[in-house]
Parts: sequence; structure tokens; C-alpha cells
Amino acid sequence: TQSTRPQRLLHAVQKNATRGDPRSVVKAIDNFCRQKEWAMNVGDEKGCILDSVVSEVNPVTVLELGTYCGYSTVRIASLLPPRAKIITLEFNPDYAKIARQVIAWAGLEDKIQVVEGPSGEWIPKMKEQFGVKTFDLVFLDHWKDRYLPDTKLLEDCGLLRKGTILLADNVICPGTPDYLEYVRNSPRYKSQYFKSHLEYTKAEDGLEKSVFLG
Ligand SMILES: O=C(NC/C=C/[C@H]1O[C@@H](n2ccc(=O)cc2)[C@H](O)[C@@H]1O)c1cc([N+](=O)[O-])cc(O)c1O
Ligand SMILES: [Mg+2]
Repeated sequence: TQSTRPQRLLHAVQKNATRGDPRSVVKAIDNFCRQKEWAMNVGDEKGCILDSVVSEVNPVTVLELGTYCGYSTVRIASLLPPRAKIITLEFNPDYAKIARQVIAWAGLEDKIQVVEGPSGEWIPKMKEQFGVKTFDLVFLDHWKDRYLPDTKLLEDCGLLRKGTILLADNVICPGTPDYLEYVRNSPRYKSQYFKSHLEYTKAEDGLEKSVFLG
């Protein structure tokens, strides 16, 4: 039977990356996507912006919306301090299965919890199920029409604190116009656009970094 692109991406990691070396996993995926098949990872150019925000925030509790194959999950987790954790929500069980294996190859299982299901259902359960008080950093990279409703849900569930950073991928391509309008005009956020390019292409895209002001 024909393999899927995530399966081929995982095989490229297992073939080209060193077990327990997260940066080699990131590099193997980027090489696969540049040389073989495009895939919707945040990629290396926007990934460097992600790295700088993670290093600046030095978060203890991270939420990622949209795991896919685990590229940004591994990228973020590789920069976290020892007891820090990332919870990543993935709707598609096939993607979650691949992501768990990519994460295991990187040796980052202890820092990452892959949770399967829709963000709208899981966000209200974060406190009771995972003992989360508030998130220090949220990386939004799931369905683009879910960025805004899930941000409002995070606010309503008391999962954001003064200073929580929201970092959103694809605010230009494919675009998240309603989310952008909200975080750029709401008095509850201070927002900043980091211009970049759509992963592995020359098209414009960028990350929007928004600080929740409480
Ligand atoms: O569409 C894009 N991303 C949608 C991602 C969706 C991911 O989020 C999960 N999810 C997890 C939890 C949910 O509740 C819902 C979905 C889905 O199961 C999928 O794994 C996209 C598209 C392009 N592009 O160039 O076309 C570029 C990008 O960087 C992108 O991120
Ligand atoms: Mg994306």
C-alpha cells in the first residue's frame, strides 16, 4: 500500500537524523522538505524566529496547537529548561502517531505531551486534566479559522496570564485575517509582526507575536 507523506517524512528522520539529537531531526525534516516533498512545517526561516522567541520567553509551560509531524514541537522542546513541558494538540490520529515517533527519535518524550482531539474540546480541560495553571507561551499552527475562537477560549478559561506570549504561524499565508484584526486592535494585546517567508518557498508569510496584557 502507498505510504503517506508523514510516513515518508518519518523515514527520512530515521534514516538521516541521529537518535537523541533534536537539531539533527529538525535538519533532516528541513532537508526532506526542501529536496523531496514540501510539508507544512514552520520551517527553518520562521523556525529561527520561533527559536528566538522561545529563548527570550524561557517558558515553563507551553501549549502548541497543531502538532502535525512534530517539527515545531521538537524545535521548541529542544530549547526548554529542564522541568519545562509542552502540551501539543493534534486532531488527526495518523499525524499524532507519526509525531510521537519523531519526538521519540529526538529523545524528547519527557518534555512533550501529545494530546489527541479537537482544541475546542481540550482547552477547557487543561486545568483539570493536566494541572495547568496558565501557559507562558502558546504556538498557534493549526486550522487557521480556529486561531481566533481558540484564543478567546484560552482567555475565557483563564489559561492566559499577564505576559503570556501568543506566537501565530501563517498570519499572511494561508492567512488568519480575523485573528490578526483581533490581536492588533484589542486593548488586551500588544502585537508585533515578524516578516518572513512561507516554509521552503519565496512567498511572503510571517509570525505574529502577541503579549496578553491581562
Ligand atoms: O493549513 C495549514 N496548517 C493547518 C494545520 C493543521 C494541523 O493542526 C491539527 N489540528 C489540531 C487540533 C485541532 O483542533 C485542529 C487541527 C491538524 O490535524 C493538522 O495536523 C498550513 C498551510 C500552509 N500552506 O502553505 O498551505 C502552511 C502552513 O504553515 C500551515 O500551517
Ligand atoms: Mg504553519
